[in-house]
Amino acid sequence: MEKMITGEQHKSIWIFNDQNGFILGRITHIEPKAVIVQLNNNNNNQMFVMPNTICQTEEYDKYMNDNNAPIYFDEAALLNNLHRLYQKDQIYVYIGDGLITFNPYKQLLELYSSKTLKRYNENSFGIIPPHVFAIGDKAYRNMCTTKQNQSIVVTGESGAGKTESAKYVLQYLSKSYDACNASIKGRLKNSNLLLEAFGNAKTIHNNNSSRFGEIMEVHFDEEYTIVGGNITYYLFEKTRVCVQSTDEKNFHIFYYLCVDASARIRKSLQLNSPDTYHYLNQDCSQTKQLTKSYPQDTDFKCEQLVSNLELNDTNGFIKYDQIMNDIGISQEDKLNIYSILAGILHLGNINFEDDSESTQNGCKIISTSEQALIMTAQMLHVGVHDLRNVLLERISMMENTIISVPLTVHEAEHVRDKLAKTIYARLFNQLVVYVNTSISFKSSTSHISIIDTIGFENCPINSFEQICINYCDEKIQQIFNEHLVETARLLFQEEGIGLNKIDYIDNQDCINLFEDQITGWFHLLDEESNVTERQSNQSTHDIFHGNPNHSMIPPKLDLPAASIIHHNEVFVVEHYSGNAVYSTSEFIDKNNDILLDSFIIFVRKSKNEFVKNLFDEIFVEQFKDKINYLSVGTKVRSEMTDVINKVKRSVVHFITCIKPNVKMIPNEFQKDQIRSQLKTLGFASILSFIEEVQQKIRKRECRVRKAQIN
Ligand SMILES: Nc1ncnc2c1ncn2[C@@H]1O[C@H](COP(=O)(O)OP(=O)(O)OP(=O)(O)O)[C@@H](O)[C@H]1O
Repeated sequence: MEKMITGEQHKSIWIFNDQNGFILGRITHIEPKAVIVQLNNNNNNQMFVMPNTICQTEEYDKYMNDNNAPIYFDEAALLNNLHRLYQKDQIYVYIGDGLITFNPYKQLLELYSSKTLKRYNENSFGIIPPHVFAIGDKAYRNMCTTKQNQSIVVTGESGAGKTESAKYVLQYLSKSYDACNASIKGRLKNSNLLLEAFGNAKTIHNNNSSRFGEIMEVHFDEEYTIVGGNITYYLFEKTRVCVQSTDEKNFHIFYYLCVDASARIRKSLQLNSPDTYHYLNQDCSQTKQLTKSYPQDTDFKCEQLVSNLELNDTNGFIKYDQIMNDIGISQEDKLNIYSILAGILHLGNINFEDDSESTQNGCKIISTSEQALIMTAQMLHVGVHDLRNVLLERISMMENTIISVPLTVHEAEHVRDKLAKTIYARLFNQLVVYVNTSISFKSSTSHISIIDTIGFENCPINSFEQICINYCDEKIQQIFNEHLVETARLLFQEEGIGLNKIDYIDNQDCINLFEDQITGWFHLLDEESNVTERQSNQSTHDIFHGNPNHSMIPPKLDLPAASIIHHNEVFVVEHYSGNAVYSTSEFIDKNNDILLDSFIIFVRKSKNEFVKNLFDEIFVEQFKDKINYLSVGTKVRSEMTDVINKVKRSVVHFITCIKPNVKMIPNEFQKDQIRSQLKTLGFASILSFIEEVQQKIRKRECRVRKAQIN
């Protein structure tokens, strides 16, 4: 967009500099092609700048809650405004009709008190300062007046505060509109807490990171009082059960059980310290946690905040045990759940070695793992012999003959981990069933969905899990874009300005790259499931070559020197939020995720009904139906289609969470970190809309004035 320099001399302006972000200065001289600016720094340096690096500012020492209000509204004004608000612990601002939240990294109790909640109850949107409660209130009022379902979509990077925001919306709704049924309020809250214990984990970005996407529906009756809820989830990260990256941990519940369960329970489950389990001690076990417990990518403001954010493994169990009681899980089922968790931990401690007596490169369980084998069998209520067989052999049927093929050490480890992951994922699913039963309702007239999304993930080298997450993120972003266009259209209409072509970052090309019926990545991956990964990777590159939108670019990468990944095993996708490098390693296997028949037979042989029912008939049928079998990629796509359809059928509200670098030296806020998050989240487009509207208004006012003078 063309910059207008209306600045007379001595006017305050922002200039952009790659190193320092936006710096405040004063115009001392305007030349035909450049402007001389004196910087407001200690040395009062002067510099020549090009007009297009200047952002105008008028009242830079004032701040406003509503970002639509400043006279000069550009990136610098926005960032400056956000910075000033943040310094005053004002973590909420509106841009357009959406809410932006900044993680305060500290408890702001008054911000969420009953008094505050009441104020938002009593005032319509926009009358009092921006707040997450106001979004809940807006959705509620909208639902009551339009009788349409509402969706509140919460987006942002990991650790930015999505789950916290979602919880505050839920708190607002349940405290405000649940007068008759106090128990539902408690159950809704407990449902979230319980799923956090089983589905959240410490990552390098967040000590309490949700490892699944969640849609929490809050249902209302014809009087618009809450009657219950329903939770669905997508993309549960089950691989975390077996493998965690450096400085990350397994799901919280494992540590609570090992550290905090009563001595009686731990004895009955034969549990020791987390350090003794392979699935818990890979890099960040309990003992190390005491010194290394805060997110690596965040500089905290002070020591006190570090402790605020620490997750204490030593006071979790009793709380969650009580929540399970409150939700209606019987004592017997609770013990079954603990037994399965212990079984998974013991299973992870089973190790293998080559069997010199095997003629087919088979392996055996090492003698020091025999105890773990016995414990696992005991916890899952299966025979030791059956467990040994399922881990060491692949059984298949061929023309009515049972064939047994011994597994290598690597294959046996793979089977062990797959068994652990599958059982845990089924257990998580069962917990969602419990939770939904506890918040179930007979009938409802409308609902508000709170969608706690999984944000874009970009590691140095990404895997199948990240590509699925990032595909979902693209789909959510597309909804955001569509919403943005609609907002802009209304804004233009309100101002009586003709609608030009709306210029925004359209990510349809990238989505096509995944979804195209013939050349789409999901389809291709399913097609390739019978060929080797190397061939699949080649096909991935073929997509790129045939693809005019260049969303997939060839791998010309500077891979880390120690990387064992070859160039021909990686590809790059240009996401709206940046380029992500993916390694095709294990893509096919992770996409197929076929459960061996022997697994099903094995678990179904358990003498414990709870364990047996984890692999219930519907679930088993899906796996038996080899023809209609859905790959993981196809399931992700269909889950996401459901989410998007739900959102599209409702009125949508956006909450965008930002994670500031809390070092917060002046201007720091305005540097790349926040800029890139805003850009990533699509605000570049909002800014340009608002700027365009304002320019048009200014031009129109000029014309009106001129006409009046004439
Ligand atoms: N409004 C807030 N008030 C106080 N603390 C907050 C707030 N928002 C976020 N935090 C702090 O930041 C942490 C991370 O927030 P949260 O778990 O909501 O992030 P997230 O975006 O959901 O991350 P992920 O995608 O990894 O699940 C919280 O545990 C909390 O300590």
